[in-house]
Amino acid sequence: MTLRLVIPKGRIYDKVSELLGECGVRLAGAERSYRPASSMPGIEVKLLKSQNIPPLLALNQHDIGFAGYDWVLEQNAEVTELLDLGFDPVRIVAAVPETSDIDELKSRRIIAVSEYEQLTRQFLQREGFNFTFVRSYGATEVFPPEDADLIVDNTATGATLLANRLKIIGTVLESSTRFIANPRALDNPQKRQVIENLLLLMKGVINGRSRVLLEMNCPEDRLEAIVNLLPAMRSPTVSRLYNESGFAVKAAIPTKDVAMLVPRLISAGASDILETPIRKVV
Ligand SMILES: Nc1ncnc2c1ncn2[C@@H]1O[C@H](COP(=O)(O)OP(=O)(O)OP(=O)(O)O)[C@@H](O)[C@H]1O
Ligand SMILES: O=P(O)(O)OC[C@H]1O[C@H](OP(=O)(O)OP(=O)(O)O)[C@H](O)[C@@H]1O
Repeated sequence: MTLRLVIPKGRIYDKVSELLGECGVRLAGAERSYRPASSMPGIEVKLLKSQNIPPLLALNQHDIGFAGYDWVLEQNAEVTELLDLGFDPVRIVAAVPETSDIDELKSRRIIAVSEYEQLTRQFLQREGFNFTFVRSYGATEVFPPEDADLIVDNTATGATLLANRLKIIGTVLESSTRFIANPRALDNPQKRQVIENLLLLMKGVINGRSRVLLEMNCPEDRLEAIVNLLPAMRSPTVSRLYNESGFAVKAAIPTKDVAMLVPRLISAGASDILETPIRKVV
């Protein structure tokens, strides 16, 4: 049994390849062949553009893959989403020149430019625009004002829209990288088993990345107060210190809470606080 895996080339590749590496599937030599060798026997890897991945999975050409949610929806392909990795978050927005007036745009036939034809058509029809659609192939923001009245494109920091003097008039969709499967691969018990194992490990790594392990010591009379402060996944681990009256407390904490929590733990009587990264939470 060979599991056929497709990964987008471009910006998504590095993060996905790092994630797979942490799940034991290390990829090497992708640069120009677009066919990296996989360290895990039975997994064959190929790189394609994000746009082509959902349709090729639906055609049973590949078993599993990764793609931006924007392209999964745009291609309207029959694939099963297994996990939202949360990587590369973007908003797909409709934007017009800073000086444009929406009522004026709605009073005439406009030119709308985008790489996303279906998403744009659906959005503009819903919003009541009369438009002619032109497909772009990158650099969409440079079309207005001469070559477009309105664009639909993705935005992350907003820098490209700003540099081209465009303002957002609506959000079409929020997108991030998804782990997707060909439904026929999931019907094959052998393939399904490997996919489910991979999924479990990926969830473990993603979960682990959002948490750190905090370990600390405290005297017996401060134990209750400290345990009450800890938003642990389950109950924190508490163990008695050797030859001393105090306790050691250990808990997995959301990374975002650490800065706020550490001073409170110290005030509550914690000492010797150690913070360590977590590789996986399974
Ligand atoms: N600035 C960005 N930040 C985060 N994600 C982005 C950004 N631009 C595009 N993406 C996402 O990356 C995926 C692929 O987008 P796109 O087709 O533009 O390829 P790319 O990564 O820019 O590669 P290439 O350089 O080959 O065009 C899409 O799902 C898109 O939402
Ligand atoms: O909001 P920002 O942080 O500025 O990011 C958004 C820009 O990034 C992407 O472009 P990319 O660099 O991939 O070039 P492309 O338009 O040729 O795909 C995207 O198409 C936007 O143009």
